[in-house]
Amino acid sequence: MSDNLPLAVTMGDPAGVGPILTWRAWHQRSTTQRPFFVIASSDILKNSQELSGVDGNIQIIQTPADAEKAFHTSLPVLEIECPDTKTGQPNPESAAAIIASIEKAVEFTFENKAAGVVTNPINKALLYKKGFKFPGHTEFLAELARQHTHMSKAPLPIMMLVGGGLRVALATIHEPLRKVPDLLTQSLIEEVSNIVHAGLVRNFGFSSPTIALAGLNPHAGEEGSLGMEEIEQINPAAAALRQRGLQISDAQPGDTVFHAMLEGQFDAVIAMYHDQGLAPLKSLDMWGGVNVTLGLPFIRTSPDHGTGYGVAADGSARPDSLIAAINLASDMAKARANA
Ligand SMILES: NC(=O)c1ccc[n+]([C@@H]2O[C@H](COP(=O)([O-])OP(=O)(O)OC[C@H]3O[C@@H](n4cnc5c(N)ncnc54)[C@H](O)[C@@H]3O)[C@@H](O)[C@H]2O)c1
Ligand SMILES: N[C@H](C(=O)O)[C@H](O)COP(=O)(O)O
Repeated sequence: MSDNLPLAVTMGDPAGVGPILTWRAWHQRSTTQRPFFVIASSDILKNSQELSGVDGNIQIIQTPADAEKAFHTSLPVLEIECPDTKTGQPNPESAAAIIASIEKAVEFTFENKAAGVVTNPINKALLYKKGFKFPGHTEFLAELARQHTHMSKAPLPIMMLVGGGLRVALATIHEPLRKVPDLLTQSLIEEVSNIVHAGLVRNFGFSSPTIALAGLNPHAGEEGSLGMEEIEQINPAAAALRQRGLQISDAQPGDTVFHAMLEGQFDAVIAMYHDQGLAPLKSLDMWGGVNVTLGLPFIRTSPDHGTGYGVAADGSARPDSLIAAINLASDMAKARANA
């Protein structure tokens, strides 16, 4: 359906790595790749161009349909206004533009003008100062999906990171560790698993993916002596899901389940909390990892690193993860079109 459309790349925090990485990702474009355009202030992009070391022009476009023609000779920019912001020096006044860029990108997917959204990193704490109420992109994008679909409730967005041979989804995302055990109900685990299963089929071309549930406690609870969540919530969820035809394991010890996936035993792991899943993945592949949001009506990917102000300011930021995010979003659009 959306296979010929360009990807919408958001500005992210203009003081962070986003503008430089966007230049570098464009510089490394191939003639066969799906075009992208960036929704950003052209002044910010011009100001970061020297640091990026990329020679080239910006072309201001009025609509995503203009991106394809522009992309091979110039960086296509859909202009939004943003106050002057120096690389490496976060400016809370840029919050409105950061948010507007995300909103516009999502709007284009609903108008069927963009194949998906690729987000540059944001600094959550900076946005909170200006009243942003969402823990991160993931939850904000779910709310935007709700608004566009006129649903009473936002869809449950699932964070999945892809890289280093792993696909790791999270049962809970931006939650304080103290709250996690209470959030891990059987119904949540079933809902998350269903979304991960559907996401793997729809976007990654699996017909019947094999999913591992990580345990919450050491040794997956050691038969209840180190915690009861595996016996009371995780394994009953797995049993119910298997009854409905999913290939999903009981709780696996969190210290070895990622290795088991690397050995080919699973197509994805569902981790119970943020750092259980993200620490192994970022350790294996900080520069090539991609953050994907499953459960939304549109495609969204992102680099797996943050705003990296230091490496933005000294120009050493690596574009690998943004390039991987652009390529993965394009592959996902292709898989959806072929489905
Ligand atoms: N997708 C996102 O929007 C996203 C993801 C993660 C963190 N964040 C935000 O980023 C901010 C900073 O978080 P952090 O310091 O924990 O993580 P970070 O990823 O920005 O930095 C971690 C380390 O990686 C380095 N680094 C980051 N990007 C790099 C790149 N492209 N090339 C080379 N080195 C790079 C940094 O210099 C630092 O040493 C926080 O406000 C956080 O909320 C946003
Ligand atoms: N949890 C992500 C990470 O640590 O990489 C990051 O904060 C991005 O979250 P959003 O995509 O929701 O902004």
